[in-house]
Amino acid sequence: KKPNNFPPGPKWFPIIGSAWQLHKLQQKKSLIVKVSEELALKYGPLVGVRIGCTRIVFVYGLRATQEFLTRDDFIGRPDSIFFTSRTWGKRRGIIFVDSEFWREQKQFFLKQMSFRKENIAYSIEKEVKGITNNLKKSIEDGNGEAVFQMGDLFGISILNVLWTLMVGDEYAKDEKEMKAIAIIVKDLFGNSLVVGGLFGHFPFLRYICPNYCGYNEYVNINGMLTNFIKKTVEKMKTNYNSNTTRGFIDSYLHVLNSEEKAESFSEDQLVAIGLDLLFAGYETTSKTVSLAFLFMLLHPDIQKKAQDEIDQIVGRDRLPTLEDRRLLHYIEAISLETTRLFTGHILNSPRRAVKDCYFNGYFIPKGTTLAVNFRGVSLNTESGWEDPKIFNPERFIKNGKLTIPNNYMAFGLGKRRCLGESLAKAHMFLIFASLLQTFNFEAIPNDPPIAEIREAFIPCVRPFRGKITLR
Ligand code: HEM
Repeated sequence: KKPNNFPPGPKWFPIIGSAWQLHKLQQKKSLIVKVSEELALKYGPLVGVRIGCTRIVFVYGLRATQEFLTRDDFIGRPDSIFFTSRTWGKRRGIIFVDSEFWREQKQFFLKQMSFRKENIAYSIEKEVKGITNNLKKSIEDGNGEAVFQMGDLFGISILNVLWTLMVGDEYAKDEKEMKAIAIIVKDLFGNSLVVGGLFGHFPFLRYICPNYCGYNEYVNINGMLTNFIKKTVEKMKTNYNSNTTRGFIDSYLHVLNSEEKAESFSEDQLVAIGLDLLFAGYETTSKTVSLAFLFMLLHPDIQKKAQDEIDQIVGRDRLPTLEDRRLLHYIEAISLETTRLFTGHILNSPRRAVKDCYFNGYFIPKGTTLAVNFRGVSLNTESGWEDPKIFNPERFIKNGKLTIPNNYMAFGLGKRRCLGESLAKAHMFLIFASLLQTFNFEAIPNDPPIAEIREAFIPCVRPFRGKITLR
């Protein structure tokens, strides 16, 4: 039954709730972000629905989103078998846990990231150098030009950086294995729905039709990834040395081997953190980077402006480094603008109300799931963006200086803000700066990329090719 004063929305029917109306709308609008936007236009910034046994509130618009993301009342994560079936029936990892358990684990991870800042910078620089050299070689072999599927250029290097963060630089990475992981993570996204998958809302479906409702595939894909990470942890344990820290796995093993470790630390939890990093860090970063290059193909003037900035500040005699980030404002603005447009196409930040509370005058009972429709924040004039659908890095430059306005929230806000933000931004920066310093990127005549971003769990564009030449 709908609680009194719950946010307005489509009618709730017994058992299915509003699932039928959402399904009908989805047939019309095709995607859940558009469905939720249409509902917001009809009912307001908070829309209350029920899917199966889950009460869900969609949050839309700048003011409501800012309040939602930063209020401690909404700091929990939904608890359904969608989130537990990936980790042996228990809530594990960082993304889908909450309370003290989440706080301890997130804090530990962030501390390790900050200790390992230099190693991370080194590994990003090494990967970007690798891409640059490979491209140079392909251009040489291709008599001065190379044509590439742009989406395939960066994935493995992004995965390598995430993996190096876990295992360290000395650990030999098997390229075949990395490619296999990339495919598994991609499948995982193809199979995921942000607020919890069909079987998450109707748990009994996994007994009746485990294939149809996506349960079997979801559990299998997660199982492949967790097995891979588990095997790696086992391998690293065989030559573990308490005086050496190769990567995050060793830092975590140090804690597991210490007397005074908190209860939230366990080997399962270590594996689940690895799963979260691949899940949250890989497709997001690689899709954003390829989107930025799509914009470079479509806007040669912006590409030229970025190259001029690099020439002026770094020159051509040395490769850019992360130190240059403070001065390359236009490159940084390209990254901000791309992430704004990217997240503008997702429903994200699934949260759970941790106590009964009021939001925008409506009653939100403890346990309700809430999620943000980022279209309402990033792609809306009412949220303060002029021509929001146009790619325009200049919007982040005021009086020649990089300026990040309050309505930019591509990495979330508050305590549950993205844990990989600095890593993703550093990585994106160095890829743009290094590649634009060395190469020109052009659209293929008669086969230009299509700028339409497809909304999905992770937004994407149609695969596109680019012609690459030396500058
Ligand atoms: C362009 C790249 C990325 C974008 C746009 C992005 C965006 C986001 C957003 C919007 C959230 C949700 C915050 C919330 O619930 O309010 C999030 C959470 C998270 N992200 Fe990212 N992210 C990116 C890259 C990464 C990377 C590289 C990593 C890992 C190294 C990562 C790890 C995480 C984790 C673990 C969380 C959950 C944090 C928590 O629940 O406390 N992300 N990210």
